[in-house]
Amino acid sequence: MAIMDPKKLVEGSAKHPQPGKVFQYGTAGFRMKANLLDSVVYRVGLLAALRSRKLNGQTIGVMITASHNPPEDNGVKLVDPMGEMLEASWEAYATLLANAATDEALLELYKKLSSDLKINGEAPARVIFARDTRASGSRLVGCLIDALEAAGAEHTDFKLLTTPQLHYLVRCVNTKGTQYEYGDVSEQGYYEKIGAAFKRAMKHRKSSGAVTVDCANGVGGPKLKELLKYLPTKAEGGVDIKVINDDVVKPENLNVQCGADFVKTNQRAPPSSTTKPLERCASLDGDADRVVYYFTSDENIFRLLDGDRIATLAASFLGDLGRQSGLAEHLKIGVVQTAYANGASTQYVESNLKLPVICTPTGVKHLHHAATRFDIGVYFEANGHGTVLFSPAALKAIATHEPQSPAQQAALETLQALTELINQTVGDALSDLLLVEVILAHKNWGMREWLDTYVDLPNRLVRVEVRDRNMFVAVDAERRLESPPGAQAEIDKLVGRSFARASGTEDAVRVYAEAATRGEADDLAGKVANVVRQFGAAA
Ligand SMILES: CC(=O)N[C@H]1[C@@H](OP(=O)(O)O)O[C@H](CO)[C@@H](O)[C@@H]1O
Ligand SMILES: [Mg+2]
Repeated sequence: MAIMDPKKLVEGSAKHPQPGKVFQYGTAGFRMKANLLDSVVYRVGLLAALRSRKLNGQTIGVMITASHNPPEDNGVKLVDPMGEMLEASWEAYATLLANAATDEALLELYKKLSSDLKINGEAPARVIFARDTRASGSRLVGCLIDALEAAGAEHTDFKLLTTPQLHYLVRCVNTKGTQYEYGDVSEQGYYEKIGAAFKRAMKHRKSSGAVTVDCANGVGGPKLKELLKYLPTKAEGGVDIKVINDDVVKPENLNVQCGADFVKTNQRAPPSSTTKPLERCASLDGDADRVVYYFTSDENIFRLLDGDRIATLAASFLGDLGRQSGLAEHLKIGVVQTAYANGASTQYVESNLKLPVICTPTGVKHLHHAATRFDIGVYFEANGHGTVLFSPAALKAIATHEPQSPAQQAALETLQALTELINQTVGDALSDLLLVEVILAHKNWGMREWLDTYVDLPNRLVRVEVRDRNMFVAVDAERRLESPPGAQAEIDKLVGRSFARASGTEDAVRVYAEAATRGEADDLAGKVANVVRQFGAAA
């Protein structure tokens, strides 16, 4: 078994020197201008090897992507053995390694971490990795491989993948040959699994019309087109999926005037969109872990159906299936949101669907964790990142239940198909897209019916730049400011729901406001932003 080679580690590090910057592993791993990232990726590679050794050779994933960020950015993050985000306590080690000032200091830190964490240096280390379509991706893969070689880690390059595909593969590798086997360890295995599940979920159903999918000119484009080969055709009763913005030959077009983040942030369709009123549209982000839906109404008004809408749609459908299959008692469903979820969606889940809602801090790792508390945990961020988790007990109940009638049988089959269709490791735009399509087909709904389930409260999101965003410390799932002292009392004097929190990904404080009318929401956001400016300016 290979072990770390100190000489190689130092030489490799010298090829990718620390540029004299301070880095931090945040909500989305490390993310920045790609030309600053070489040393960071090298060091993340070392950490991946350490983490794998710590877990006795379980495979760790490394994804090189900057998601919805501009084409010149890139990023890197680690995936834990079951396909989850890196365990929080290890984020700090990633930060330490990234900031080691010299090649020798890096070697010393590697050794220190290895001994502090009681890592067996002779244990096997296994890492798999992939990247999105950014021009800088292949260079950064080179930095990663240098680190894995120096650390003596076995490694496999899965080339271009969506982020959720890599998460899927990590779980597949680590569950192979166990009773929890998640799927075949190949990109094709991913398509086969999802394709078969989709077919099963659509049995006896007809899709409700075409959907045009904007792929942000990112990796989701080619991967969705590949997935289509495994889905029933339109003639076979499948969904008519039109793929647009799938140009990955020119990576400079990535996320430019298109994609889920553009649509959500600007509350408008990509300018290139040519769809007609009421036509169903969806946008993925650059690494295909987010999806939002939208359409223009008869009155030519843009209507967004974001993560909150996907969550409410999924929760409502799963609730129906639980009742229809006779499993309701074994399938306690819950919804997990952040404070950015529209208040009307929360109200709809609690009052109409009569399901519990948990609010967590921003960042999918928090939502994911909270969702595991339910038999079926539906979690989505408003921006379209989310999934549905089935607990082991729920999976067992769904797999073994004896249906008492043909109606129960049909609902059970659909539930079984959904457990396979929905990516259990992380929010997955391709899987979520098909989930929405299945639900709309079952409910025989178009966009209008989906939208009409409830009316969103007018809201406003504002970004405020302050001297030091770390002054703003939020508590209670980020709904209240604990610091600076006195700021929350000022916000409490205003009418409507509003909160301010420091962004985890940008150097700014975000203010969210929601009120009965558009004007009141704008007014509230403006006033809270002023409170933030006032307290943020203080020494
Ligand atoms: C309001 C908002 O959309 N915040 C985003 C954004 O976090 P901030 O901490 O707000 O910058 O990026 C995160 C990572 O992609 C994502 O999880 C989150 O939803
Ligand atoms: Mg993304």
